[in-house]
Amino acid sequence: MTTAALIVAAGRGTRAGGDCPKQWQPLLGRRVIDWTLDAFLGADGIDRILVVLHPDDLGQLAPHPRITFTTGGATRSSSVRNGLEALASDPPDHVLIHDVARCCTKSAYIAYIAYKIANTDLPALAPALPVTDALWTGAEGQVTGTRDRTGLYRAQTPQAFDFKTILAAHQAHEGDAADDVAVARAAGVKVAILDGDEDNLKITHPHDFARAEKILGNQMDIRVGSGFDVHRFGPGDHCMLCGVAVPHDRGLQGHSDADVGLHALADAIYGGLAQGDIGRHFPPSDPQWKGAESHIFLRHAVALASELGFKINNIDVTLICERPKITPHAPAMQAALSEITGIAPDRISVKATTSERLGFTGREEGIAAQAVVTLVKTCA
Ligand SMILES: Nc1ccn([C@@H]2O[C@H](COP(=O)(O)OP(=O)(O)OP(=O)(O)O)[C@@H](O)[C@H]2O)c(=O)n1
Ligand SMILES: C[C@](O)(CO)[C@H](O)COP(=O)(O)O
Repeated sequence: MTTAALIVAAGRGTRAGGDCPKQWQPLLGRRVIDWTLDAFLGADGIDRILVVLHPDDLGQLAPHPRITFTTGGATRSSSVRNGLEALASDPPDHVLIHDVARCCTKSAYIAYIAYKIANTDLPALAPALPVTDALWTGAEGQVTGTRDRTGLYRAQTPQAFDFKTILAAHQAHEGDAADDVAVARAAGVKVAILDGDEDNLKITHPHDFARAEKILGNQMDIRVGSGFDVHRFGPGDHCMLCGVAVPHDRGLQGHSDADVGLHALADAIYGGLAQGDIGRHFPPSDPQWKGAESHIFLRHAVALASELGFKINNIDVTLICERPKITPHAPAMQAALSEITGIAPDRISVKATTSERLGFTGREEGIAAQAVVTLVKTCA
């Protein structure tokens, strides 16, 4: 059994306003579409993802091994149909059709719907919430009547279908439709209702961005980690600092290459993850780490963060010394940290201070470093 996700993202988002269609607008530091895709990438039971894009937007998404793209049409229905026809060259058994604008959908919820469609004889099922508010008709700011809400539902996506059934229904359908349940029903297909999720909102109007931020913000695990390290000076002609060999009339001493900046940073990551410190993962008593290049430790900490589901949001390292002067080397250090961690340079800060000739750093007996990182995990 295979299940594909078809995410329609070819709309222009006219009601949401803004400088670009809503799926490309920022939401908590990422684009709306990135939240939607991450939810599907993290959902069990989804084998592959097809994103339907407007022809003007092709190239806006980086290639991904589990994601393919096709172009949409002038209406939502035509975009879905294009997507279904693109999937038909290697047809899945089931398909979940979803609006990109529903970016708060949780991975666990997607997995639940994928499980339901794969384990039922029904050709279609879709989430919805019963209408709980009173219903009125209105005109020119006045209530003109009331309506019975019994049996009324607010439809959501992802809507799940037997693939061949929904493909045939779309191919037989003329014109637009509110959703794929409407297309399926027009073809005589029975659709079961699943419990919807109040947080599964669709960004439609400008105020929906703030609502989505609130929902996603509550789903996030945000950690701050701090690290501190010191190495003493000894003989040598350079110091390794934040991955860069900085010429100096002395070197730093240590079991490894004594890169005090990388050590503080690795410890900040381990600290944020509550995973001990560098000494726990790379014991100084273990001879294999003698003289080791410290990027090995930092790469390990970064990989551990990723394994535990965290993204490193930003890094701030402070080196504390009188000499060597750090500022001329700070751009190279920022680039080295970016290469080692895979984080964009504009999220990495390397700065330095003296200790006003006070203490061991002031007496030039050694260099100290402190680092702060933020780690973010979306809890789906
Ligand atoms: N021609 C279209 C129109 C809509 N959609 C997608 O269908 C979903 C639901 O549509 P809606 O919320 O109405 O999005 P827009 O059409 O972008 O918004 P608007 O109607 O405000 O322009 C969105 O994910 C949208 O990208 C699409 O793929 N192709
Ligand atoms: C499919 C849908 O999300 C179900 O609620 C909705 O109908 C699509 O949005 P639109 O605003 O009607 O285009």
